Amino acid sequence: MKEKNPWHTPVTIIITVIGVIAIVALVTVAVLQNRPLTQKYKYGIVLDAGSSHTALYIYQWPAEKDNNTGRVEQTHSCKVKGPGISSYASEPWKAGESLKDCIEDAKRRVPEKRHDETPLYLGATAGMRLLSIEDSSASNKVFQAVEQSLQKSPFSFQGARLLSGQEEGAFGWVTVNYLDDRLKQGLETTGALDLGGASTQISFVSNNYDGSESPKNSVTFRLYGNDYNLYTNSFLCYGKDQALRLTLAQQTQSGPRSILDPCFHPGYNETVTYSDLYDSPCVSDRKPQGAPVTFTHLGQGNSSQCQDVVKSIFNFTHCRYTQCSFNGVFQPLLQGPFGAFSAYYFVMNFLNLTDTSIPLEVVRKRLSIYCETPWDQIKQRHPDVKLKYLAEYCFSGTYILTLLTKGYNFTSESYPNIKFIKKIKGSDAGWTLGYMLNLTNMIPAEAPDSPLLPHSGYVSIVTVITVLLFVLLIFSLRPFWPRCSKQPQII
Ligand SMILES: O=P(O)(O)OP(=O)(O)OP(=O)(O)OC[C@H]1O[C@@H](n2cnc3c(O)ncnc32)[C@H](O)[C@@H]1O
Repeated sequence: MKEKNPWHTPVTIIITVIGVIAIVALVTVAVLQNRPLTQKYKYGIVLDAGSSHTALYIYQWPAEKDNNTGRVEQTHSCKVKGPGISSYASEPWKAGESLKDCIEDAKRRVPEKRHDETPLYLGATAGMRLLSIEDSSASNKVFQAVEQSLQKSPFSFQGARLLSGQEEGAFGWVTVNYLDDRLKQGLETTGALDLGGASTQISFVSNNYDGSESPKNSVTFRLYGNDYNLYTNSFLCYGKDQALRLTLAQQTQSGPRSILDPCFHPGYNETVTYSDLYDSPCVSDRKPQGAPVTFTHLGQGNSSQCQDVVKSIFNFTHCRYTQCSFNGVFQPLLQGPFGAFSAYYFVMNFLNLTDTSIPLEVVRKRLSIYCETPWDQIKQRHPDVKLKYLAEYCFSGTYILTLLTKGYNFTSESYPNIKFIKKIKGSDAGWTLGYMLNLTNMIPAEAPDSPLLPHSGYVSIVTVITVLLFVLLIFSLRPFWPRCSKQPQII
């Protein structure tokens, strides 16, 4: 004889089955409807045609979010072999040829089915700015050659153009603040310090700058619903390579056969051709008359004299504004944190001086000890470093400290606000990302509406409410529940 379970009645079985099916169906629909789609990416490529070299950057972002919220990140970079495109002025076709290896590399990195929809941009900076000043027809030919070469790529080529110094500065600032997530969240922004080979840029937001004084330094943005009034200035000829020319020109005004350069290590000895040194619009008008063909460039390794000669390339005498940096250029009071990238990073990283909590005086002392080290010892210590870079680190370090403190007015107190950076969250700091974000309208002017809850939160809430409703339903059907009789049923 078996005892009959009161729950095994047809009504309770049907209710339970329907309830379970309803819960499973509801949760399945909630999960499927709102599940993130399998991640597909879109791509963008930017070629940075700098004065010293060209680099290609590949960016990717989630395909379904390209118009506002998707995070853009750098997935790959390729360094073009050889010098910058402006060096091909006499053989422009070689400028186009030089890009081919990196384009082939990009073809392998970007999925083939995305090639034709992937925008490809080339932006040229200070090297081409100088070439266009020197010889605009040669600069046009170089642009034509790179355009012809890039048009043959399978990507959607959007043109090659010369960026103004202002654009270079402003897009560098956008990159740094985008990668730091400061724009979306409306946080205090980070200033951008970019040291290239031929120009240098400073860009920051300052409370005492509204653009009315020196409007040519003002760039306004509305990003994610916030207005920014950015101060930016680009100093052509004050990139690291051209600044070195300026100091050498300063030391060779009388057309000597040799110079004892305090910014090079004792024992350094190189022959320099006058025509090479003065072959740049930054110094060409100062070429000494009647100079010999070459001069001997000898190192002396004297830090304080190096500081003096570097200081002499800045003009601090005239300023028609309330305040200036140098060469009569307006600059508002420095404000907030700064990210210093490109050559700022390469040089300070080599010199082991990226830690800005080290007092400026100590930084200067360490640099002076480095500058006084004989050239032979330096070469022995760094057998793998490119000789040109190695020979110039003493000059470059001194130039960076002079530019920051004498040029831009950083003090012992504000120097720790600078962070020497190469990458932020895997993407290189530089103007290229900001340029692409702007051209693809990827930073909206207004803050996008975001869903109240993340997907996982939504699914959890739907599940909990469904289970509660089911329990409620079961209880509301209480009158129909089978009653247990005191006497066990006998079957
Ligand atoms: O912005 P412009 O002025 O056109 O110049 P660029 O684009 O060529 O400038 P980069 O930021 O690529 O490089 C800045 C400078 O740093 C130099 N440089 C690159 N790598 C370096 C390294 O490892 N050590 C020292 N200097 C380096 C390079 O030769 C340039 O003079």
